[in-house]
Amino acid sequence: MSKTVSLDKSKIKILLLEGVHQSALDMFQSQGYSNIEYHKGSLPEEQLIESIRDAHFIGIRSRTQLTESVLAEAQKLVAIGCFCIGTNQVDLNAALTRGIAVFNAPYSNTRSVAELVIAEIIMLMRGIPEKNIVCHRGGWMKSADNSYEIRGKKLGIIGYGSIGTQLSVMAESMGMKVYYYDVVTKLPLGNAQQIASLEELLSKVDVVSLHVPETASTKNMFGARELGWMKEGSILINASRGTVVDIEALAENITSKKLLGAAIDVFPVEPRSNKDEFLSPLRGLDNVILTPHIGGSTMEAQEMIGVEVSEKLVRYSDNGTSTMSVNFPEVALPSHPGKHRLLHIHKNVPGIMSQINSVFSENNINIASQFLQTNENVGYVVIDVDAEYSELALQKLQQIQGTIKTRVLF
Ligand SMILES: NC(=O)c1ccc[n+]([C@@H]2O[C@H](COP(=O)([O-])OP(=O)(O)OC[C@H]3O[C@@H](n4cnc5c(N)ncnc54)[C@H](O)[C@@H]3O)[C@@H](O)[C@H]2O)c1
Ligand SMILES: O=C(O)CC[C@@H](O)C(=O)O
Repeated sequence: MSKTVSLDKSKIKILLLEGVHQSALDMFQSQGYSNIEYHKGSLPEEQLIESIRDAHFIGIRSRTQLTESVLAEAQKLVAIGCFCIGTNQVDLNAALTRGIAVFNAPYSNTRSVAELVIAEIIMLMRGIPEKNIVCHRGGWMKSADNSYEIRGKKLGIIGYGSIGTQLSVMAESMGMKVYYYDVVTKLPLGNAQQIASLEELLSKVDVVSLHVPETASTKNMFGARELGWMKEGSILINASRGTVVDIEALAENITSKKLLGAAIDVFPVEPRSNKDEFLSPLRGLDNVILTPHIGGSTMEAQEMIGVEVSEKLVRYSDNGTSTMSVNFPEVALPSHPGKHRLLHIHKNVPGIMSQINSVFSENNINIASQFLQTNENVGYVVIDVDAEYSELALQKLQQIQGTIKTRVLF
């Protein structure tokens, strides 16, 4: 049962993992949040459970898995901040049904990923990874064999969202002809062209770049069959999620020289920290660029993400605004000077709103403002009242069947 007093900020525990940027710490501290537990890496599950038990907010990147069983231990958790774009590492539904809002930074590292992909296309089309290694070993591989300009070449983008479209514009400005495949009909930017079938796209283009999220439909979407559809001598780039590509099948296609090269930033299993060994069948293969999931890791992006996500968490903590949440009913709230704000998260079942409103009519409590938003499963109602009534109202609200979580702000 929640307390009927607004929690003192110094008692609100914020758990930050995976070395989120200093800008996030600065933001929390500037807003009066001093109880911050900070870790540079992700935590093993047992330690994660220990630390999340008394946390009110958690900030993670892509490595920490917030599964149903971990969230079941997080009884005090109010919100999760994913300091990245992807939210596949969080069981969003398990969070929702526990009244935990999830936020991310949907655009802050988009440009960083697109820039890296452009660089990789050029490097791979010139065979630079191999030539670089040869030079470092004292050799000399001066040759134009298998070296091409990107001008006039065909780029196939799979997933024409924020990153895919950014890449499309940049590639076209460098003279590439862009085609894309997406499950949704998308407005083509510039002269790009949507292709209805994945097979047709793959058989047409010189470079394939994947920019889909990790979902049930994208897990293992790129295996031996899809690699087989690609042109001889083409290139594959994956900076989306490691589960999207069958790495063993890719290694075979590189070894057999069917593909000219690949750049892979994300892997089915990634080391938990920089101290752990990276294991992959792609290690040691010619003309393969391997990067440690750093597509979005630039100083600019990480700083922006730190500010963006911490601001969303602070706003939700301080005033209840949930806009831009990825799993939660979105409510934009004004400030509430002189009033106490009651936040009630409940199962979206028939009759619950009338029970909530009865609390106020039956107890003669005037509602200064009321805001409501629901999604299929959960409702989020915010009610501002005079200070002297908030304790009674909150106690009554907590007794309503279907209540998931309550808070009071003042
Ligand atoms: N390597 C990195 O460091 C890094 C950085 C940022 C994002 N990412 C990954 O990139 C992904 C894409 O980011 P975004 O911001 O462009 O996302 P987005 O949601 O804007 O775009 C994703 C696109 O993929 C499409 N899509 C979904 N399922 C598909 C399918 N089965 N086949 C074809 N298209 C499909 C969607 O319709 C959408 O247009 C993120 O979800 C994240 O996992 C990786
Ligand atoms: O910073 C990370 O760990 C993840 C980066 C990227 O994959 C994202 O989803 O934004």
